Amino acid sequence: MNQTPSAPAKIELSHVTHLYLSTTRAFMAVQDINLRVEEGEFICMVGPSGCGKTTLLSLMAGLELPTAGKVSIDGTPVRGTSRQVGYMLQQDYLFNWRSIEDNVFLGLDIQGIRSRETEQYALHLLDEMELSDVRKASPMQLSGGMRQRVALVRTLACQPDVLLLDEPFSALDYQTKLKLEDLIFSTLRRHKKTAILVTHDLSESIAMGDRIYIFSRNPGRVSSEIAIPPAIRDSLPFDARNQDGFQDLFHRVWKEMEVVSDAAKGN
Ligand SMILES: Nc1ncnc2c1ncn2[C@@H]1O[C@H](COP(=O)(O)OP(=O)(O)OP(=O)(O)O)[C@@H](O)[C@H]1O
Repeated sequence: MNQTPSAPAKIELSHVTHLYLSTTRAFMAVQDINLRVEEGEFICMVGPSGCGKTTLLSLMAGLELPTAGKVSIDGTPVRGTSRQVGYMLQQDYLFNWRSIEDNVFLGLDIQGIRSRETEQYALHLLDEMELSDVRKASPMQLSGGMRQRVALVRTLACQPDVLLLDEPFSALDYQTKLKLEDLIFSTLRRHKKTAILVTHDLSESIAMGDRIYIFSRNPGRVSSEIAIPPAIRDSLPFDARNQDGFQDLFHRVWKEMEVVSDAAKGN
């Protein structure tokens, strides 16, 4: 967020359209998407199912290349996956036959960056995420919330600048989810990461984001963009929900979601 407007954005999508091609059809998942994310920003993406949120994360991660338009990170076009971008999914993909720390070190092995120094950093992150006591345990012995924290440590251990989070809290019970939102929010702020969170939980998007992009579908397009005021933005997500203006914002996002959902049904 310390960039001048002329500096390249951390992430920029410029006129991005993406078609999925099969032998029988071409399906336009997203069309003419323009968005700009500054360094250190926490952006939330919401919209009806199928509006292309995961497609956009895949494009930012370099897992897909856009059919048209440009995806750039730090002004450089994304041409494939890179260590600079970490991607965390709803499912934690931990291996039950490896200990917690070995699951975390596996990320370093895959990236080819395992060293004494990177291992120490990973252990430090486990400590920050209150997981030091279980580092020798199996993932089978951990709760869903603990497993998601391990998955985040595994992602952060590779020291990406950009974190893509695809509904990481959706499989958790409500209380665990609220606690984890605070922990992840403060960890990403402390480490000055740029983050994009896809969520279906409107209250979560207001509580966690600096800005929210709302998408419509068929094909996916940016419908609106909402900036979160400082009092809410700078509070931990749990406290943000009690700030003045939170309910008004919730109603605004809710209404906009109704508009895009109705449009998608053809109402
Ligand atoms: N590999 C693929 N091949 C063909 N169509 C796809 C593929 N992946 C996604 N789609 C289609 O593209 C559209 C956008 O999908 P995407 O998963 O990006 O949406 P989403 O907003 O993340 O949905 P949800 O909120 O349900 O996770 C959907 O209509 C989906 O069916």
